[in-house]
Amino acid sequence: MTSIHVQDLTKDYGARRAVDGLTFTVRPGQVTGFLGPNGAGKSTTMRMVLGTDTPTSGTATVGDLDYRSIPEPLRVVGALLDAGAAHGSRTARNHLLALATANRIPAARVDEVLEEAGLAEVARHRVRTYSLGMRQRLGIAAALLGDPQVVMLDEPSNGLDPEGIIWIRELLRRLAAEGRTVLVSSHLMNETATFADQLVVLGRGRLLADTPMRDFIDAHSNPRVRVRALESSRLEAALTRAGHPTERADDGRLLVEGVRAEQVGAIAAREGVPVLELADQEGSLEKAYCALTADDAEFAARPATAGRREART
Ligand SMILES: Nc1ncnc2c1ncn2[C@@H]1O[C@H](COP(=O)(O)OP(=O)(O)OP(=O)(O)O)[C@@H](O)[C@H]1O
Repeated sequence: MTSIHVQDLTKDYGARRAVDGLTFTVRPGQVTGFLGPNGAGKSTTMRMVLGTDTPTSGTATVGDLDYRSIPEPLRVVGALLDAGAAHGSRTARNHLLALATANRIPAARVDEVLEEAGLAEVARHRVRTYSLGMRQRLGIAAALLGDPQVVMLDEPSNGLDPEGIIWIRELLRRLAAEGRTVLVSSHLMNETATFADQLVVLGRGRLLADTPMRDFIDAHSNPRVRVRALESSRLEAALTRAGHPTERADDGRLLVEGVRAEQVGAIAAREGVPVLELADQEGSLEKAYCALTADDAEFAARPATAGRREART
C-alpha cells in the first residue's frame, strides 16, 4: 500500500513562504480532499510531491520514495496539475502515446483511458481544438495511464459540465474503493462533500485540519433542528423558556439552533405538543470550511472591522 507522506515541508519563494512546516499523510483506500483558500499552498505542495518543485526544507514522498527516484513514475503516481500541459499541435492520442512510451506502458492502455475519459471519439483531434473540459478529461486520462496506485488531481472538476462532474465523482469513489491513494484539491465544497472521506485543509501554507470529513463538519458547525408541530406557538414558547430561541422558516417549521432533535423532542413531550416532523439538520462542508478558513484566506475580501478569531481547532 502506498501513501503520500509530507513531513515538515516548507517552501519559500524569495521572501514569500508558500508552504510552512506541513506534516500530513494521505492514505490508501479513501479520497482525501485537499482544501484551502487561494494561495494556501495546495498546488505548491502537490508540485513538491511530484518533484517539480524542490522543498526549502522537509520532505514529500510517495511510499517512502522521492518521486524523482521512481524509475517509471507514471506507473506509481498519476497526477493532473495543469490541464494545459498537453501540446496543442498533437492529437490527444499521440500525446498519451508519447507518455506511454516513455513509461513503458502498452499502447493499448492509451485507448482504454481515452475511452474511460469519454474522449474516444475525439482522440484523433488536435488538443488545441479541445474545450477546457475536454483538456481536463485528457489530463485525467494521462493521470490514469499507468494504472497508478496513487492519484493526485488539482481541481479536476474545473471546466467540466454536470455530466463530467458526476463522472469525476464516480471515478474518484471507484479509485478509492480499489484501494488507491487519492488526493484531490478543489474549491467546490458541495462537490468535495460528495466524494471525500478525509480532509486536509491548509491556510497560508499551514495545516489547519487533517480529519475525517464527517468529524470536520461536526466540529465546525452548530447543531440545528427543524421541527413541525401542531401547536407551533406553544412549542416555540416552551423552547424559548428552555433557553432555545427559535426562528420560523417560510414553510412554518421552527428552526432551533444549538440543540439536538432528542432535546427538542423531550421538551415537546413535556409540553404535550404533538410533533409532526423532527430532524437534526446536517451541517454543510461549505459552512464548516468557511468557519475554519475565514481568517486564513490570503486573497479574501474582508470588512475593515473584521477581527481575528481567538480559538482555532
Ligand atoms: N513559482 C512561484 N513563484 C513565486 N511564488 C509562487 C510560485 N508558486 C506559488 N507561489 C506563491 O505561493 C503561494 C501558494 O500558492 P499555491 O498556488 O500553491 O496555492 P494554492 O493553494 O494552490 O492556490 P489556488 O487555490 O489559488 O490554486 C501563493 O502566495 C503563490 O503566489
